Amino acid sequence: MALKDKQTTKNHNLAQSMQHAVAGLVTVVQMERNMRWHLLASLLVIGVGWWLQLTRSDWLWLLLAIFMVLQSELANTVVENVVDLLTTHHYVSAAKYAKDIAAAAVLMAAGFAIIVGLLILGPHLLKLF
Ligand SMILES: Nc1ncnc2c1ncn2[C@@H]1O[C@H](COP(=O)(O)OP(=O)(O)OP(=O)(O)O)[C@@H](O)[C@H]1O
Repeated sequence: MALKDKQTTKNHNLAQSMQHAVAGLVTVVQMERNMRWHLLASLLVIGVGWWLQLTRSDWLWLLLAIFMVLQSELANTVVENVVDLLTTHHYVSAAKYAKDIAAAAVLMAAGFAIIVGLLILGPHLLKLF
């Protein structure tokens, strides 16, 4: 992806740092299909939680689970990009380990999110049927 911003020096102020952080978020959403799925699932869960009028502690668990998934996907994308930069897409065993382990971190976070979602939303939803 061609970027207009070719800065390689340190950021000069907080506003510039924030601008690059937001650009990173936009980039990961544009580049990573899995991130778009995570965001869609997160919005769905937040919508259901709002509809069910969850308690504050329920929200804390749900938001923790959501942010863990999003954070691990961000870290996974960092690993993928650094590995691609270093290997220039040639097969390297350490590259495979790094990418697979980073993907495992996302899997762990997603598993945690599913458990939290079932524990918190499950009883509410069961009552409706
Ligand atoms: N340079 C490499 N050397 C060895 N194996 C690699 C290399 N690049 C990728 N792989 C293997 O291919 C898999 C897919 O790599 P790829 O970079 O396409 O990830 P991805 O499809 O973007 O991952 P995700 O599904 O998390 O978005 C990795 O999990 C790894 O097992």
